[in-house]
Amino acid sequence: MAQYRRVSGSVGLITLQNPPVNALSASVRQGIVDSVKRALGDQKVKSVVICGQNGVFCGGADIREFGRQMSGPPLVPMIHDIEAANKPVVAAIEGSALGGGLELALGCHYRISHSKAVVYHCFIMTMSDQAKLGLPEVTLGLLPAAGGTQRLPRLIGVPAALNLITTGRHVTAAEALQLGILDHVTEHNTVDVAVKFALSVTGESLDGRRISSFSCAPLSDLDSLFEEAMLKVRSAARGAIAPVACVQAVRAAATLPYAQGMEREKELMATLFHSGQARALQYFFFAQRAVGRWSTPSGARWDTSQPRPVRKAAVIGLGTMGRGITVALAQAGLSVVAVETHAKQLMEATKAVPSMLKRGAVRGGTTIEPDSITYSQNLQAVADVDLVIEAVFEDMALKEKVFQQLSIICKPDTLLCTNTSSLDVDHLASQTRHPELVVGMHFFAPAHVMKLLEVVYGRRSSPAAVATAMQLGKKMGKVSVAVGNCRGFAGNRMLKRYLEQAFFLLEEGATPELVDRALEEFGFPMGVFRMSDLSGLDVGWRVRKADGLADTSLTGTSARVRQGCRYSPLGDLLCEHGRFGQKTGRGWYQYDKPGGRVAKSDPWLHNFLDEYRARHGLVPRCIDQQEVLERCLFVLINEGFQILEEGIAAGPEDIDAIYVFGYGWPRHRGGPMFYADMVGLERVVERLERYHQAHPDVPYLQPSGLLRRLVANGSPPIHKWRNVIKNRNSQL
Ligand SMILES: C/C=C(\C)C(=O)SCCNC(=O)CCNC(=O)[C@H](O)C(C)(C)COP(=O)(O)OP(=O)(O)OC[C@H]1O[C@@H](n2cnc3c(N)ncnc32)[C@H](O)[C@@H]1OP(=O)(O)O
Repeated sequence: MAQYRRVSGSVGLITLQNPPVNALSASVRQGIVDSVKRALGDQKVKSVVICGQNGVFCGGADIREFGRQMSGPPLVPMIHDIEAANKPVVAAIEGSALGGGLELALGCHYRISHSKAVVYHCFIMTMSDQAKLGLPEVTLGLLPAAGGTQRLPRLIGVPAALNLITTGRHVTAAEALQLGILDHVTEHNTVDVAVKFALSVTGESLDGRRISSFSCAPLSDLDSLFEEAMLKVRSAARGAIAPVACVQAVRAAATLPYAQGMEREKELMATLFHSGQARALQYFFFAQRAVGRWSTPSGARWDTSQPRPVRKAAVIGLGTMGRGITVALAQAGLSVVAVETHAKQLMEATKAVPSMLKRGAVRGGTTIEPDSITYSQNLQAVADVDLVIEAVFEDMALKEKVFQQLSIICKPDTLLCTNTSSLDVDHLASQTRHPELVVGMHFFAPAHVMKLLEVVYGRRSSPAAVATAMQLGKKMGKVSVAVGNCRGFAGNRMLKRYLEQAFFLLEEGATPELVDRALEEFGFPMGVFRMSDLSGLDVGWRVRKADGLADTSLTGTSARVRQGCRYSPLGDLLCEHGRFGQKTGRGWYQYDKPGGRVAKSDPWLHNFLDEYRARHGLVPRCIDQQEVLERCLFVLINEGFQILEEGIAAGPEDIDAIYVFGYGWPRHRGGPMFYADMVGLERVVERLERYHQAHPDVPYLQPSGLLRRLVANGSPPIHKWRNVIKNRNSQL
């Protein structure tokens, strides 16, 4: 699938044709090989241009082919033959040139791309509508193994190539020009410009145009440069192996002749290609796209539901969450009414929000319309908005009142959303005149930074309301995941089980340090206790108090039992000691001052745990990292299966996206449900059963019905789980 034709008399034009992104599938590669052969064999053709159909050069290798038997011509010799051609070959890059797409362009003798300068503001100019280039293979657990690790450093130097290859970041055409990846950018039709350019270089020597013949620009202290790069990559990678292999491959470019460098690239790729991490990352690539194709048990779907236009939105409550949401809405180009009834809080927000916007603009190289936000102390200011996001204090009585008022003040078709993290969306909907227009939009702190948005549909939410919230989330740059209404929705409901197990492990003899180390070595950016100190122990305490759980006056066996199940009051006790975490300088760890960031082991806490265990007759035992991981993660996974069983999440991809984007689950492990698939469902069942036997007072250690059914069905791979879930639901 590559079209070949002769244009302007002597230019062979090769157009990649594989919608939507012209990925280099076997047939595209065959098409390129055949077309190049034709162009080079045609005496009338003096130069060649390679471009992509529909304004996209090429999104790289076809990722769907990776798990299968490879067929068709391989990329490396194909690109080698292009570079070795005796007629100039020009890459005309529109849209994207990523991965193998950029490697193909690096094999060409010239690269021209599209870039359009747009002046938004008298002082700041931003570039938009321009091509994106990059080598994102590392994000798929791979390295650019079609010569990318060897050609890019030779073209732009080792430091810049290391940065691009180890992060996988995409650069704009403007930056690519600056870096030296591109020879030329144009605001006009890229293919037309490339054809004219190809005509102009006809017959010129290609000696200085073949990147593989370049040497890397010499650097004074190569060893320390690579040592530093390796340290940086290892600390950011959280156990991911591909970034490390990328550094090793670039080192080969800097120290070896091209042919040997290519051998090293191949060798390193061989270790990555079949790794579990590559499988996980490639699964996750498709999973994060699959969540956009949402559905609900009532039959509403992404492709049959029409979102409503949202131009003006309101945020109610300008605490930390409300401010972040206001910033995210403004950054998405909406006009925002920001309401806060407390004068002091409003005053603070009017200062904080613009400075958050300014910082975001500097980071993203964009500008914000300064008057896109209006502030008010009066709820009446939301009368004409299309959508409201309520972000007041997490208190049902207060939220009920806000929804009752909004229902009167707003236009009848205004969508009313709540940012509650666990309260009942159906109940809030029942406070309004149009419950079908109520959904949850559960943002994660900081709301203008975190990628995850849980869109919570209630029993009566209309398909249009869900579609609107999903689309708005996407416009705000979020990964929006549709989930049903239940306590804690998907993410926090699973988290609750994970936290409880961590507390139980402390009771049984573990320390916060041991538990956190196991989780951090697994790949979480922070263990559960360090995370709890960061977010504040008082948050959960308030919820447990409201639920009547946090009663520390209970003694004897009843101190550690609630509703017939095991309960640990450890978090409640710490809060009673005023240990709320970083904000008070004491929590599960100690900090040098309130607000301090560096967690240090705290002898007080260890004594406290010893006394607590003695008081409750708990004999501490040795707990290893494996038990920490199995207890904390398998119970979270089990709850995930329960959530799938109940239809709260439509598929495992939804849960995995929630955990990677909202809870720091390491992406190279694919998400909790993918991890269960990797570990083996039978093993997960066996371990859960074992732990349940040891702890019969923890009922949710029993494997969920769906998990058992999947095992009974021969443990199908994750992409087939939906069939088992569907069969079950169709029997109901
Ligand atoms: C060795 C390895 C080598 C040589 C490689 O090249 S590995 C591949 C490296 N390339 C990438 O990682 C690029 C992946 N794609 C993207 O980043 C984006 O798709 C895009 C920037 C190219 C376009 O973005 P956008 O316009 O938002 O479109 P989507 O991301 O939604 O994609 C549309 C559908 O195309 C599927 N897709 C995209 N890229 C590939 C690919 N390289 N191989 C196979 N399929 C691809 C994507 O999954 C979407 O389909 P659905 O999942 O929605 O069905």
